[in-house]
Amino acid sequence: MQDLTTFRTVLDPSLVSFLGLYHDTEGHLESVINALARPPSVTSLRVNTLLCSSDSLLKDLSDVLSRYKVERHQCGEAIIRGADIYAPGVLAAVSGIQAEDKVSVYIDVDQQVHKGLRVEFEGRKVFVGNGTTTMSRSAFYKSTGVAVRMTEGIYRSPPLNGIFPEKCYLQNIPSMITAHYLEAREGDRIIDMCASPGGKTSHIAQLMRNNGTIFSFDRNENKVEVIRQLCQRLAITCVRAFAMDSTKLLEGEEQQKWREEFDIRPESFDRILLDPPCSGLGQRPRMRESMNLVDLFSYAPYQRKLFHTAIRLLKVGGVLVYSTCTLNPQENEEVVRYALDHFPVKLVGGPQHLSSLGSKGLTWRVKSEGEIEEIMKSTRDEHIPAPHGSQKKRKQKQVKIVMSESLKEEEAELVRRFDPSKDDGIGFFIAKFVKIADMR
Ligand SMILES: C[S@@+](CC[C@H](N)C(=O)[O-])C[C@H]1O[C@@H](n2cnc3c(N)ncnc32)[C@H](O)[C@@H]1O
Repeated sequence: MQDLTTFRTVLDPSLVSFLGLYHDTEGHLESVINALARPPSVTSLRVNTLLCSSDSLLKDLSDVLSRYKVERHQCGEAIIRGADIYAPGVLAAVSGIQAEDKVSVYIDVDQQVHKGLRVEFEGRKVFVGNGTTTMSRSAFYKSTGVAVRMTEGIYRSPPLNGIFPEKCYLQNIPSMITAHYLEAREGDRIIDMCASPGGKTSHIAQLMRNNGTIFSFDRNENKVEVIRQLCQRLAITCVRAFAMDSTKLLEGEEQQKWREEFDIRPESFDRILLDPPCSGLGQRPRMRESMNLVDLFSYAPYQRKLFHTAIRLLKVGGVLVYSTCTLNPQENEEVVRYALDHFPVKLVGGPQHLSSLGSKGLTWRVKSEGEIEEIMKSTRDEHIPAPHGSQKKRKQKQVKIVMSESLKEEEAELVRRFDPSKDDGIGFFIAKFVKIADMR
């Protein structure tokens, strides 16, 4: 049986070196990387307060999930633990396993294992816990029932997708906090710039009691259909979802009629949420991350572009909330720095009752050019693996590392950073701005 503390997320070494530039404290980055390999110890559900109360949902959940621990917390989320491994999910097991044997369970991170393998798998694998088998090896491939009852698992949450689909929504806590940061009021006109699958859009709709208008955009029609279906399921009627490239909301003659019909004008929205595509480095559990520096560096320019359109659409005095689920300071504090330096905005804190959640943003010492040069050297001329299924090897592009200035101490106090190694949740970042002048 393996020790539960021995696994960690596998990251490209150049990524580790780059993130290390921002993490001064000895061992901090290491503990973040370790935390990423484990799921948070709580699973949270958001109650759909348009259709039920948290007390009634809690009662329903307690009845259905009687073998799990279900708790009410201040925002009404349910906390649930426990889960076993079903036979169809077992890909390989060494010969001779019988019922009631003690086993260690691994994930095949590169999806290379052949189903039915009888010897120990030699490829890359990540340990996820220990358990006891309920059947012999031969039954694994015939049964649909529980094959391994986990005794020391990190995956101890039951599958919650689809449970009371109208009454609740599976969502992590920092995402729930993001919608609260917007402090939407009934009657507001709001834009969610990057909205699919609709988790935050639907939460904002709940918080404004389904009264007002939320324009929810995403890039393609399929993704937008997901938002519409979610809203329908949760009985939300104040959302207008459209397939749009949000960087172009204010561009193009051909969209002029649409803009007029829905009154999409600069300086006209009360609240805007910008939850853009990001490198997702805060998501957990994450066994392996194949991204390299070139991939990592591609996000921030796009986020800044989206920010530009968002801020033009916001009215003076309006609120813009920016959020990501990544640890990368380039996509977090540096986007905030960019916004403060280029647009008429000021940073403000979130609602008082949430101010103790998360911690302040990073302020970092810009390292010497020599240290930065070292990291660049290690990524140059390096060949990186081909994307899955492709025969070709991609040549690593040269990467230019530019560390922009960090936030001032008082600015860092206003943004919220959720650290997987401290907060027992996903890595996340939230900043809230108020627009202070017209941009026309
Ligand atoms: C982080 S996800 C949004 C999650 C969503 N806010 C939620 O809480 O459910 C980012 C989304 O941005 C969308 N996206 C990317 N580029 C976009 C663009 N130019 N315009 C609109 N949506 C875009 C992606 O398709 C993706 O669904």
